[in-house]
Amino acid sequence: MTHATSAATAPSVVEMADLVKTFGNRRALDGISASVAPGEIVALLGPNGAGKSTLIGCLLGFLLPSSGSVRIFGHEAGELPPDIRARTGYVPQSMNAFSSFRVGQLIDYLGTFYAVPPPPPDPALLAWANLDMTARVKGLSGGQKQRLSIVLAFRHRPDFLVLDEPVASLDPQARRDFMTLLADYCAASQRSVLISSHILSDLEKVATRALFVARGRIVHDTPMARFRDSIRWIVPAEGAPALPADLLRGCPALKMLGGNEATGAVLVDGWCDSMRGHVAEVAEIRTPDLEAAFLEITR
Ligand SMILES: Nc1ncnc2c1ncn2[C@@H]1O[C@H](COP(=O)(O)OP(=O)(O)OP(=O)(O)O)[C@@H](O)[C@H]1O
Repeated sequence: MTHATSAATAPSVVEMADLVKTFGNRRALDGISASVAPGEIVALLGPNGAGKSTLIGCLLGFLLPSSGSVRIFGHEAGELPPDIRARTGYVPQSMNAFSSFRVGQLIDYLGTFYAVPPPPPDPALLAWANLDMTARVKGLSGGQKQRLSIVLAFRHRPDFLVLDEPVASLDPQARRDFMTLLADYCAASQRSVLISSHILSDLEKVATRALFVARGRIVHDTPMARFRDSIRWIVPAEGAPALPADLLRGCPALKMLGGNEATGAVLVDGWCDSMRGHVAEVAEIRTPDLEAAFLEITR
């Protein structure tokens, strides 16, 4: 499938507006507004209990929002028509169903549920999964089940994929190769992905955007290109115990994302190298990786 319009002008694949989900008196999602554009690989990042799986449940229509809305390809997530549902794919955290099937049987069987029978699984993905088609699902290891669930989700070449911790059980080589396959899959046809994972070094390589979630809210939403260019640690220089109070006021474009009381360092967004002269005397500029920024932003 091709799209003539660019990601900047094309309609959103996903649109979430002031999404709230409560369980009893627990507010798991507390007003989430975000979108996913065609071609984006969005990393959904947050500590345990932040609300990632709840958000994914609302997206896929497993959970009914308490208020607000989620639209996928312009349709309310809980009421997707079959042709729109067929454009989405999902890799769950774990796969416990269909345990008596053999791998090949299951791939064929699930193919019969589509209105238009899907093509056979992509040979490159099958080679990556390296599964014995005659093995029973219940006899697969955790990582092999995860590989199978990825093969099944990609089977019908969906335009929008939701991956909930898809690589937690994969070995490092399989994870690395999968991330390359995922990036190629999206780049080829402007397909979109929302991927939740705690392995941030993987996401750093393929994500085009990062959504940081904490306590049911989006605490930061940034394209990865901006993350690389403009999120920096400003660390007090040797011998300078703290940054001058007016430092950030001198660079009004800077937004403070966090700080380390012990070292006096601050994490900022909006950095550009022309500011270097302003702080050179008192501070050193360091580039954080995604994990370091995550720890600070979701604290
Ligand atoms: N069915 C439920 N009933 C009650 N509370 C729930 C339910 N599902 C989730 N919660 C609560 O909602 C909050 C968000 O949970 P959620 O599973 O979405 O977090 P998460 O970010 O996916 O966490 P993890 O990284 O551990 O998978 C948590 O406080 C959790 O206890």
